[in-house]
Amino acid sequence: MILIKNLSYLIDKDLKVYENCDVLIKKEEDGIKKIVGKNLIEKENLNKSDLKIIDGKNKAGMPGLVNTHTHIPMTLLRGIADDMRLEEWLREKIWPNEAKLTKEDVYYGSLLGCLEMLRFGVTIFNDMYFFAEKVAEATKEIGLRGVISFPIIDVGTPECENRDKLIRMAENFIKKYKEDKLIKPAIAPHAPYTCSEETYKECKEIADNYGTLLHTHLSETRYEVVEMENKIGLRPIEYLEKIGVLDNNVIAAHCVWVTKEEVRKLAKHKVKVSHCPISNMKLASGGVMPLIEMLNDGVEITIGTDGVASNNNLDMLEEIKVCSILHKAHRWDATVGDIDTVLKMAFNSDALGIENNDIVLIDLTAPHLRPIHNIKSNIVYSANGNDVDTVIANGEVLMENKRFKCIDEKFLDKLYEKVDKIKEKFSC
Ligand SMILES: CSC[C@H]1O[C@@H](n2cnc3c(O)ncnc32)[C@H](O)[C@@H]1O
Ligand SMILES: [Zn+2]
Repeated sequence: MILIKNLSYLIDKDLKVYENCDVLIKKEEDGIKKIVGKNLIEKENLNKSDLKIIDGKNKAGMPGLVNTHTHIPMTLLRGIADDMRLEEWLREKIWPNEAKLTKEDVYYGSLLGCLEMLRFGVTIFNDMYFFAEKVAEATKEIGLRGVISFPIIDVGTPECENRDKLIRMAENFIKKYKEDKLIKPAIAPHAPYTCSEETYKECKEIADNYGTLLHTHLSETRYEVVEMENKIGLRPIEYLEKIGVLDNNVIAAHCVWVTKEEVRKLAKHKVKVSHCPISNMKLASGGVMPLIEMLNDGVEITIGTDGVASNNNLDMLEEIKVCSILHKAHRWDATVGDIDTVLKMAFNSDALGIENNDIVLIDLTAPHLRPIHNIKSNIVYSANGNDVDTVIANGEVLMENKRFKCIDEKFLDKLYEKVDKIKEKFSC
């Protein structure tokens, strides 16, 4: 059992704030149980020798951050191609370099990405990348929870060039991880411009049969939308609706270039949207995801960093601040993207079908986090990922006082050496 004693502030999933409390975390057969209260040792009659006690003084606790769209192994490509728009970035830089990736590379890139997320308080994520088994392996080693999607592209991936075979591999991947405690397998047709109607329909059938999510990129750039309108007379969301893919098991990343009519379609089919503001701005996807319209129509919106090659980190605290101020600037309205709205989006793991029972502690002993008029304000507008001090995920202490507990820290130097070696094969 873990006891956080004298926690200065606790923000719960419903964004209620408690002050000066203890939090008891128990890992039981049927899940994680949490008790919040004062003097829990006495009240719960706890034996100190059964407890891992964490000092909560000058710390703020909150649920684990949830990154709902990323490509974790792209840590390997950090800084390889900046200041380019999506189409050239993908075709000229990213895909040629990704073609050189081996499954071993993906494993090390995933370890690096999982440690980066853990360092920044992300405990649950939704990923799409080649060699998904390696992403899953690294995730389990670090102890995070993730929806790991097996990706499909019609022309093949570095893992396999044959689309039919990829679809069979995706099904086997789902079967392998279906009962896993930390990994939820899923399927990911990459985007409407890389996957045919047949591919989307087959992926949807697999997602329905196995009860998994279908993760895809959607309406990210104006170019994507215009190209599709020119080719088939439909916009990407209209097209996916027409072929029967839009549904409540779909998680769609980006959804930037979306009309009001399309927002209604997303709401009608209960599609979950992963909003990636930094990636969209950096790749100059143009436009801004219509947050207000989506919220007004009841679309479930979450937040993602996208991959490190377009962000260029996995810092979800940075992402929520940017999300908030982007929408204020865009709408000339300071009330948009308010603190509670962005925090709810960042803690939302329900969209992934995972319960967020994790706790992240922020160290409040830093000049930029004092004084504290409103703890939620300090977290959204003043803090960043480096302020994360301790992470308790799935009932385990994975990081304490900024030190990783899930690995022998001596391994970090080896990991950095490994990724420096992998880096040599890429060309800028
Ligand atoms: C099929 S594995 C994932 C695939 O997606 C590429 N990717 C990364 N970021 C984006 C983005 O913003 N839009 C579209 N595709 C993206 C990644 O490099 C992999 O090739
Ligand atoms: Zn992406």
